[in-house]
Amino acid sequence: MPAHSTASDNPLDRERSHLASSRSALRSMREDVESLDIRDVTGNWVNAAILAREIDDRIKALADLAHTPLFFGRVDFLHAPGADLAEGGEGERFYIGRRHVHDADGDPMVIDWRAPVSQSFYRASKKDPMDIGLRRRFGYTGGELTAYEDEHLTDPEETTGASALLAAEIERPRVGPMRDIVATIQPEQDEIVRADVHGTVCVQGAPGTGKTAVGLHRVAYLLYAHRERLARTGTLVIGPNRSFLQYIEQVLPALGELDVAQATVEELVAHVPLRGTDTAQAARIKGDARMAEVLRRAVRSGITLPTEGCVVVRGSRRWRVASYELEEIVRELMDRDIRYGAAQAALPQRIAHAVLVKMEQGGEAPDDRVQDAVARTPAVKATAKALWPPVDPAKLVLRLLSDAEFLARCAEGLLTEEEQAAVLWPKPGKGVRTAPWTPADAVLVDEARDLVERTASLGHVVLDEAQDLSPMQYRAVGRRCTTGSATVLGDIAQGTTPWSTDSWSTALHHLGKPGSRVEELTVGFRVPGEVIGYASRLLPEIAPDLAPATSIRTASDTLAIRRVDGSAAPEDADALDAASELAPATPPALTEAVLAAVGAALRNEGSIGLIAADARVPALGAALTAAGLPYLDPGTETNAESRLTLVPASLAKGLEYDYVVLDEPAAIVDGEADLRTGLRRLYVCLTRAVSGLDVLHARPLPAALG
Ligand SMILES: Nc1ncnc2c1ncn2[C@@H]1O[C@H](COP(=O)(O)OP(=O)(O)OP(=O)(O)O)[C@@H](O)[C@H]1O
Repeated sequence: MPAHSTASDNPLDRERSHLASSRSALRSMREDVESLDIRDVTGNWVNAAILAREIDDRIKALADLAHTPLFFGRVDFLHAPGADLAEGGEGERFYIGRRHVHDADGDPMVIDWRAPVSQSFYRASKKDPMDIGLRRRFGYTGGELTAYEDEHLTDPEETTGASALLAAEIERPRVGPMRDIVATIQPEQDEIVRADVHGTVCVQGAPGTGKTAVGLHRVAYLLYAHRERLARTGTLVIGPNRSFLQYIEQVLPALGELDVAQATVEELVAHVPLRGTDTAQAARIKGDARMAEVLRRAVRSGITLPTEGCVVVRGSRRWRVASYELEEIVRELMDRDIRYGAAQAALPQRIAHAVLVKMEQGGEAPDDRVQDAVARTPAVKATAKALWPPVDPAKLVLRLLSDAEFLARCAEGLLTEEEQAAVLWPKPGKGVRTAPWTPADAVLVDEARDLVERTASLGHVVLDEAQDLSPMQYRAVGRRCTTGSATVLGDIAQGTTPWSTDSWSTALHHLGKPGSRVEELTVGFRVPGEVIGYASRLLPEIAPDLAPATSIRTASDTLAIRRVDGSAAPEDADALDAASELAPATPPALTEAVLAAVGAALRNEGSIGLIAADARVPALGAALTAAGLPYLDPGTETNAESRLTLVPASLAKGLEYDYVVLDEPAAIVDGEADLRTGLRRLYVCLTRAVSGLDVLHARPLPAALG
């Protein structure tokens, strides 16, 4: 593309003119697709319908979204890429954007951010300029190109500080769902986004280092680089709960990817209706990897060695497979590494084959059809069923959790008596539909199902907030990507389940991807330096091996910690639940101060999160309503009119707000079963704010924060 193509000397004008011509080229591309006449090329209506849908999708993909910049960057190569940096090679200029746009001659006007040539836009540095003379980033205001920022990577004189456009992008007030970060992916993030599809990558990263953003962009990248393969095998993003998934669900569609499934782990294993809850101890044992062996034994517990032979009558002759021969067949199937159900299906054929051999020895010449017919005879079917009975996974787990004697047999040498007692349901389950299934039980059923029949594997799975999974849950996720790969994202310091992982190598082992590479992201984008510094004081107690995150933003006055005095008379007693009745009562002055802080925060632009211990939420909700401050639940998207969300601490993970008002930290810590988990929960809550955090407390703060 020629470097000088317009009359104006003002670079901004020239860039605007390229934007205008790219837009009109995009329009032409769209019109071309719209005018396609498919009548001649489709032989039948099925083809026509499929093609029409594809064309429809393509038209949608080519829509010019007024508020999404068509390109956000530009790179000027010193030489033509691929010309082996030859002396005199002509440099080329590329505009980088969300999608590919070409002109009438097919020459590129905008390059997709995922194309190989775009990689240098993200990765080039002064140290390694990657043959780039100029990198330009564009700033937009309401769809208008209004600014640009240049870096001359090969100019030793030029010094560049932090990018103002990047800071502005991060601080741009947010309402609505999570945004994409294509324009500002950082080099260490890009390494993960573009990592090879065959490898599993695990990312440990402090709050706000972009793990979720990186995981989602990685899916978009992989779909671009391996479209056919992944369209066939499927991709899945797993998040901790529905409100989190709702928050992130727009990112991939905004990047043009509409076909990525999203689910929670609970939804993946939803084979039985959940009716019960476990104690922490029971859940921990049920989530322990030893349960996999307990279940393997349970599934195979019905296999019986024969005591008598099997007799097949064909015409006037009788054929007998002796009991020792049947035993050989059963033992051989038991030793083979195949699913229980596959072996069950193979057994009648094996018995029939033994009959066939005898027929041949007896002078007959049976063919394959005879073997099938023999396999279907009642005698063979009955023998096979007795030796290798069918297993219904849910019924099997129901029995395991209801029948102490059966559990003892399967768990011998694996679980102690005390552990077995903890695992059993208080009352035996009567039927699959009515049993007191807990979330951890559903994972067991999933494991049992997989022992019977192999779970289908996807091409790629992104597992977010992975630190909270139990070993059995890792296994459930792992079997959904046995033939594919995974991106595992998490933060050990944010683990808040009784079974949360302390080591990524253990987690990867349970996932079935041992030895995968573990990367660490340490630069925080969300949380201002002052705030992350304060929250990091908890790290020695909650994750001593982790280094504190740094922040790319160092603004001051982002953190306020205020003690509220007041009499400890309980407020609205109806709103207090049993747990909080045991805790010190909350002075009304605290609630008043919180309402005032929320009111002040609302005077800023952007979203506001009021985060509080779950037990405090009803009282605070009532107080907000009484004060005429409408609020949303975390699962509901904020908008320009409703910018305030009341967030129970248990749902804060993964979410973020421009301004956070944090109510009574001590109550958040008390809401968890033990101090370390409580402090971890508080760490999550302290790290949700982009522009300002206001902490209000009446009770003493945890020692590290005091
Ligand atoms: N390169 C980037 N450019 C601009 N914004 C970024 C970049 N990386 C991350 N962000 C922003 O920082 C915020 C935090 O990112 P994200 O939620 O992905 O972090 P996280 O590591 O998953 O955090 P948590 O551990 O709290 O779940 C988001 O608003 C995201 O858009």
